[in-house]
Amino acid sequence: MAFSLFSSSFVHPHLRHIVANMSLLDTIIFYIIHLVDKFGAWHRLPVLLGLAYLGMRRHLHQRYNLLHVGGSKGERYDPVEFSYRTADGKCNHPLNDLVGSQGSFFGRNMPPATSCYGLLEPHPSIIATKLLERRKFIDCGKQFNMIACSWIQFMIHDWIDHMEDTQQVEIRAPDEVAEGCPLKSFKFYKNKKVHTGSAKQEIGFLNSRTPWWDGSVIYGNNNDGMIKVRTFKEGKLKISGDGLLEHDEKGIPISGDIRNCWAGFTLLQALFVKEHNIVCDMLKEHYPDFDDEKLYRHARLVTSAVIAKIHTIDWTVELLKTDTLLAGMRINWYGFFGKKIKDLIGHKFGPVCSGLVGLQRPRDHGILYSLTEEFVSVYRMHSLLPDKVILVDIRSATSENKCPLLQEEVPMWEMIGKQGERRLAKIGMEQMLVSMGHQSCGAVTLWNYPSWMRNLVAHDVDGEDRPDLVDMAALELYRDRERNVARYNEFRRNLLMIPISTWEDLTDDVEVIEALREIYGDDVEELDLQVGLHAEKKIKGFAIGETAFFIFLLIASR
Ligand code: HEM
Repeated sequence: MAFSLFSSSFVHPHLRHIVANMSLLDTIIFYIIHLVDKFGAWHRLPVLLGLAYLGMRRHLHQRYNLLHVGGSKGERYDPVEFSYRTADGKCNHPLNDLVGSQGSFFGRNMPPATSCYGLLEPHPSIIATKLLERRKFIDCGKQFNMIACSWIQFMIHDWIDHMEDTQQVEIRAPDEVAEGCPLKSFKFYKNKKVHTGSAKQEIGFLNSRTPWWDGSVIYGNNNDGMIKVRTFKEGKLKISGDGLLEHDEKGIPISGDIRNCWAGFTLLQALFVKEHNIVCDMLKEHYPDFDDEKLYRHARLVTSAVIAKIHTIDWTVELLKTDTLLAGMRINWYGFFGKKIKDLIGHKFGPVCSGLVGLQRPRDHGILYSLTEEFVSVYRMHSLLPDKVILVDIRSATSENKCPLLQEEVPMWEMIGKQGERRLAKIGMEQMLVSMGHQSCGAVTLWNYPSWMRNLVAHDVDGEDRPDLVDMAALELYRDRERNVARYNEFRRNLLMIPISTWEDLTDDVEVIEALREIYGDDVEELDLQVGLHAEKKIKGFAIGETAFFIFLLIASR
C-alpha cells in the first residue's frame, strides 16, 4: 500500500482543508470512510459493515453538507391546530410555519461552485450532441420498468420545480454541431434569482412546489390548486368515470401538478386519486361523523404516507438493488428490528430502533428542512425515458408468468401533454399500466438522452404548451451552471469523496474517455456534473452512480 494511515499523504490533498475543520470524532469517522473509499469497498462489505459505513457517511453529510438558504422568517404557531397537510405546505414544521411551504428557498448541500468556467463553457449544445443524445436505446434490463420511470417523475412533481423569471435567454448551437441539433437555437426563461437577505448565501432560488412528501402532485401546491381537485363531498377528489383524470375544456388534466405531463405520469396521478377516494370510503365507514373536511385531511395524510412508503421500500430498493440498501431502507422505515417489532413498540427508542417515520420531533441537524439544488441535479434522469411506449395485448397472456403479446408501439411524443391524454383515454388504465410493467425503461448513461426531448414542447405552470420549443439535453447542462451547482469533481470533493485525477478514474470505457477528451481536453475539473453522473462506473446493482447516491443517502432520510 503506497500510503500510511497516519501520514499526511493518507488524506487526498484536495480533502485536507475540509478535514482540518472537523471535530476529533468526525475526523476519526472521516478517516474510516476515507480508508474504505480508497479500496472502493463499502458495497462489497457484509451487510452490517456496509450499513455501518453508510451510517458514518450519513453522519458526516448531516454535519457538513446541509446549508440553509434564505433568512429566518417564519413564526411559531400552535401545531395541534394544524395536524394535517395544509394546501401550501405551511404549518407542517412544529417550530416554523414557513418551512417547506410553496415559494420557499432551495437549500444547498455544498457551497456554490467556485470554479470560474463560463455558462457556455464548453457549449451545452456541443455536449448534448456529442455526449448525451441517444444513439441507440440502452435499457435497464429487468431492473427498472416504465412504472418505475413514471414513478420518479410523479415524485419530482411532488417535491421540486424552480420558479422562473420573466426574462428569456437564447442558446444558439455553434456551427460545428448545428447540423446535428434539431433546434439550431432555442429560448427559455431564466430561473428567478432572489436575494435571501442573509450574508451567508446571498442569492437563492425558489421552489414553486411544496418540498414536503405531502402528495401535492395530486392535491396541489396552494389553495387554488386544492380547490380545483376536490369534489367537496365525502372528502373525495375528482376522477373521471373511466378511472382516469378529469380534463378541463381545453383538454388539460385536472390534478395537483400538470406541468410537462405525459400519459404514464397522469396515470399514476389517477391511481392515487382513486387510492385517496377509497381511503375516504374506509374512513367514513369507521368514523361516520367525519365531515368532508375531516375525511379529506385524514385521507391525504394516509395517501401521502403510502406514497412515501412505496418510494422508500419499493422504488428505492429496485434503483439500488443490493442487500445493504434493502436493509438500510427498511431500517429507515421500520427501524433495525423490522416491521413486526415496530408494530409492537410503535415509535419508541429513537430512529435506530423504530425508524425515521413518526418521530416526536423533526431531526433536521440544525438546518431547517428544504430540498436542495444538488438534489435536483442528481435527479435529472430524463434518460430513463424511452423513444416509444410498447403496448401489450392484455388478453393474450394465458398465465401470470407469460408475457402478453405486443399490440402496438406508440412514439413517446404522441403520449405527451393533451395529445397524450387523448391517447391514454383510448388505451385505458389497465392496458397502460400492464404495458408499463412489461417495458424496461432507459439506463442512466451517456448517449442515452432521448432525441425527442431535444425539440420538446415544454409546458407553462398551468399545463399550456409553450410556443418556444426547447433542447432539454442542452438546457439541463445550462441549468446546473446557472444555479452555480458545483461541477463533477468539486461536487465529489464537497461530498468527501475521492476526486478523479484522470478520465480513467471515472470510467473504463475507452470510447467515453476519447469523447470526454475531445470536449474537455485533460481538464477533469471542467467536467459537467451531468456528464460525470452519466459516465461514472456503476456499483453492481445500482441504476445510478455512487456520487448521486450519496446525495440521496443524506436527503432521503430528511
Ligand atoms: C415525458 C416526461 C417528461 C417531460 C416532458 C419532462 C420535461 C421537463 C421539463 C420541460 C423540465 C424543465 C426544464 C427547465 O426549464 O429547466 C423538466 C425538469 C425536470 N425533470 Fe423532467 N420531464 C419528464 C420526465 C421526467 C423524469 C422521468 C424525471 C426523472 C427523475 C424528470 C426529472 C426532472 C427534474 C429533476 C427536473 C428539474 C426540476 C427543477 O428544475 O426544479 N423528468 N422536465
